[in-house]
Amino acid sequence: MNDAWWSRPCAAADADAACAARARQGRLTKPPGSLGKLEDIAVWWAARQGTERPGVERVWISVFAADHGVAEEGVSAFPQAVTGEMLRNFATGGAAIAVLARHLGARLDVVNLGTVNDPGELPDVHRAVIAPTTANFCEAPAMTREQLREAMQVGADRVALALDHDADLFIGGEMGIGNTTAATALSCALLDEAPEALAGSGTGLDDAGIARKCGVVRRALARQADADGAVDYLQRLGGFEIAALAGAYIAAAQARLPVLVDGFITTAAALTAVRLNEGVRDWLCFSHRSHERGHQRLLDALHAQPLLDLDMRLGEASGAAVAVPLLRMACALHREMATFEQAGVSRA
Ligand SMILES: O=C(O)c1ccc[n+]([C@@H]2O[C@H](COP(=O)([O-])O)[C@@H](O)[C@H]2O)c1
Ligand SMILES: Cc1cc2nc[nH]c2cc1C
Repeated sequence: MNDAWWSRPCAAADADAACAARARQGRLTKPPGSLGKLEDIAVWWAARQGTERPGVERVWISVFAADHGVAEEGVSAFPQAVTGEMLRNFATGGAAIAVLARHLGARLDVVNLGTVNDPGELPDVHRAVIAPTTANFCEAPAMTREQLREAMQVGADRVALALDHDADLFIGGEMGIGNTTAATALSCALLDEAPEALAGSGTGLDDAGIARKCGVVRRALARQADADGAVDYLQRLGGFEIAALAGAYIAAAQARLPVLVDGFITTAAALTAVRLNEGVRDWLCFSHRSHERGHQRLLDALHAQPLLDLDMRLGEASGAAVAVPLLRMACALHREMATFEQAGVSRA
């Protein structure tokens, strides 16, 4: 599938803008380097926005929800009905990400890709239902190739909408009972890791539950001997929301829209996106280190240093949303601080 849209080249960051921003950091009224990583954040954004003085004003958050056939293996602490129930909670504004989006003044876009306990039409929830659930990937490929294409296209379409709204930043989130098992299986396949290295507690499994989850992932991996690369792994082991996220990340990188990655599941989607199109990596900023066991290994594989480490493991884009004020502060300092010349302050 080398002629697929997701193989098209990604945009290039602007090296001149990065240079200009780095030089400006050296002129601001502070000892050089004293704002630490906040300086790097501002320079990173300058290169992505192609301007010496970047800003992160209009934030777009798409939360993709979908159910997982593998949930029938008893791999989550919560029942599958929660995925559909949470869609209603997103719509009525009580979910964590709804609260955070309100406080950020961010646009929250919720997408139902297929839930067993389907709440039907809801205000402000976009229906892009592919099927009520993926198949149980211990027994069959999670989805068909056509369903994979559809899910990735949904992600790309949400990025197009974000661009129509002049977004400065795209954040993808997910909701799906059982999706840490899918993300673990996909990551094990992509990284050639054993389930024990990556499987964690998800919504709250105890040690016996994690051991069962490892067994489920091992059974699924045993079926993948004839798989052919990241597209195949995504189709066989992924979920509709994970495929939509991968599609969204690629489309954003192709369109010069920077991405803030959330937690474990979204990072598995990000790794898949980078395997499908390596130029995506340049457009990804990583918000936080999830409490989920496998996250650090995924971050290492992507050479990523997340901004925050708060022991969060909620998903929904919540960790990324919490990091937005930090990005805004870094850019505001960079834009608004006085230079030594302007303030009449002596240099070293
Ligand atoms: O983002 C994370 O790092 C994260 C870590 C653990 C769990 N989650 C969320 O919990 C759900 C999946 O957990 P589980 O146990 O059902 O596989 C799903 O809705 C995710 O958004 C999210
Ligand atoms: C209540 C609940 C909310 C969530 N949000 C993301 N994943 C979730 C899982 C559960 C169980």
